[in-house]
Amino acid sequence: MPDRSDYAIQTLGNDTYSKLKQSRVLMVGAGGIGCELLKNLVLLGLGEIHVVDLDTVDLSNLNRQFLFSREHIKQPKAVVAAQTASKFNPSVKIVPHFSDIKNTTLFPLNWFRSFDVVYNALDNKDARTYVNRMCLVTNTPLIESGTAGYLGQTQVIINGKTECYDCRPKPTPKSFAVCTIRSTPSQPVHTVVWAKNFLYAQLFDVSDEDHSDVIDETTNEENAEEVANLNKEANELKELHAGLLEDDFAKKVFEKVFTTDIERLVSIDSMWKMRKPPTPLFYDKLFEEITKEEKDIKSLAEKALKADQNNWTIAEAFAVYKDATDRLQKRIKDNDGKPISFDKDDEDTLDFVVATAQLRSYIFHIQTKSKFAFKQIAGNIIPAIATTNAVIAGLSVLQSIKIISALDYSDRSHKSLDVITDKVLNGVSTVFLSAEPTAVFSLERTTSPEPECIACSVSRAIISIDLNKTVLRDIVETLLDKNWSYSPEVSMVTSDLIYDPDFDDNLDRTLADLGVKPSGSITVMDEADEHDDEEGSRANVELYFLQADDVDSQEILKGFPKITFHKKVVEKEKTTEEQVAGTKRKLEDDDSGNVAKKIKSVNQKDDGVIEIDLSDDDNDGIIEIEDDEVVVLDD
Ligand SMILES: Nc1ncnc2c1ncn2[C@@H]1O[C@H](COP(=O)(O)OP(=O)(O)OP(=O)(O)O)[C@@H](O)[C@H]1O
Ligand SMILES: [Zn+2]
Repeated sequence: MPDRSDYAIQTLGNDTYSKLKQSRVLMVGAGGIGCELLKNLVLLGLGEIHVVDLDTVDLSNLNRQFLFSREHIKQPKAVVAAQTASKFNPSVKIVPHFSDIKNTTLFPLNWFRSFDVVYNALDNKDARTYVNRMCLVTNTPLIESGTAGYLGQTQVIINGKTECYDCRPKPTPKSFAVCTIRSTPSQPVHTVVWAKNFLYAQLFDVSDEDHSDVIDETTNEENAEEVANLNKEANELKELHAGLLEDDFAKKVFEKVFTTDIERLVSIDSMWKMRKPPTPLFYDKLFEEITKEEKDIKSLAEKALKADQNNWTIAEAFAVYKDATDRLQKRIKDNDGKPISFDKDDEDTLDFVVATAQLRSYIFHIQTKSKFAFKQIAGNIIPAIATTNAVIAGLSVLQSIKIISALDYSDRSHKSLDVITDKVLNGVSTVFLSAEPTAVFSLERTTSPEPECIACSVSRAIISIDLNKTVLRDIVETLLDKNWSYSPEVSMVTSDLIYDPDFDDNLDRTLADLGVKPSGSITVMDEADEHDDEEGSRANVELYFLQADDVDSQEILKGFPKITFHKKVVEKEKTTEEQVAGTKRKLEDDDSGNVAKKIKSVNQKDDGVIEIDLSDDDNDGIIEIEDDEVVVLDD
């Protein structure tokens, strides 16, 4: 009887297939790409697959994350994905982990080191950067992938051989000038940023004080007054927040932000010479109008919420505002005043943000949008396309087969990447998927690490010693000075500075006492210009530590092999072309809210301003790139 592996063996050959069967791989993220990827890996017949995801199944996942169904809502994604996928091929061992990948207690360095390949199926920059670094530290090949709408890409990352996730700068999240948000909103997105990052954050999520990531609060002469005003208004909101549990809370907030603040703005004549002044709204008047028509607020709100594809009238937006505020108030009251963070999938928070953004749109004569459309903006949602995820997951697996077939499985503890030769690398490419009819796929050869990359430019070592017995002096004198011929001119940091030539107080403290945990690291920064026969400063070295009991730590440090020290790169100014190339290449995908856009054309004008024509018409505008920051100027 034919075996299920026959076809795979025929296509891949015995050698590769047997390596796949022995492989131990890690998949981070069990969402849209993750579900597709896990299915592929299981059907391929890999040996052992670890799946990490920190989230639970949400109703909105079910349209594309096909390993989940209705009965799994609220259950850990990693666990359910493992259960469902193991039925496809019971011979594969799947180990789920319901946790954040950044948890170093659950996932220490030697755990990362135990995998042959890691697959990223994540949705945010932070976790991607972390896994990228762990893979560089532990010499583990990483297959990095991402999708946004119809766009997608997959990339093979090999420490020291290819560029890494951080080699090319990612586009800076789009931020908005404070005056646009506070005083002169002109697009629906401006009212949403105000409603979500300013109003909502100040009223219900006081823990979330930092709205600076989207509202650009850098002060200069022109906006100093605006920033001061914004802060003053925020303080007034804080005072209102103190009355959060009182009955007239909704009325007081409304009268401040939609009446008094607007009247104050209108009174600044100079602002409205070229623009139509905003129109304040009045709580009592609206309340009276609605109730006079014999409608109660709650049923009007319910009616509006059912019609989430329609633009609400002022009265409907008012009713939803009142209703959502009541709901949030009640939840906070029931929860001993615990703040509630905004989440696009939390209807109470979403309704408040949509209603207040709608009301502000009416006030500033901006075209209003439906709840559905506002939700996309507030959650920075680009529709996820199941097929894009499937194609990218398929390509990721194809790339990884080439890497696995080159790995040396005779000595898996050694983890040398020397076997990934140029010949192997020539066979893999970074693949881009686009919606262009002429070039659905485009391939790019892997390139060498970028010498200035913050992740690639450092050298690293993993040292197993007894953290409770080794003192900082052992590192400075035995490892750095005697063994690696550093001069005394070094600084060392963990999350704090622990040593520099003028600060030697910690020399006799143990590493454990200095807060270095197993899998933790110390960064060594060279301040000298030369070493023995080397010229120039060495680039930073990250020393990672694993706890080893009963070892002679001194002996280990004395004999620890000399690593390859990179040279410190003197920062060179990037040409605008390089910046544009960096900007153009990567998909934006991070959680701080970017929308992937395709660039139609790039034009540099005489004054250095670069005009980028984006395929998304709503967002056409002038983008100026200065100091690596992308600034979107008004259309
Ligand atoms: N630090 C992390 N550790 C573990 N898993 C993570 C981490 N960050 C993100 N993830 C997981 O990565 C997956 C990414 O999947 P996907 O892009 O499909 O997002 P989603 O949250 O499932 O869907 P959507 O954002 O579209 O509602 C999610 O399941 C998310 O929980
Ligand atoms: Zn890099």
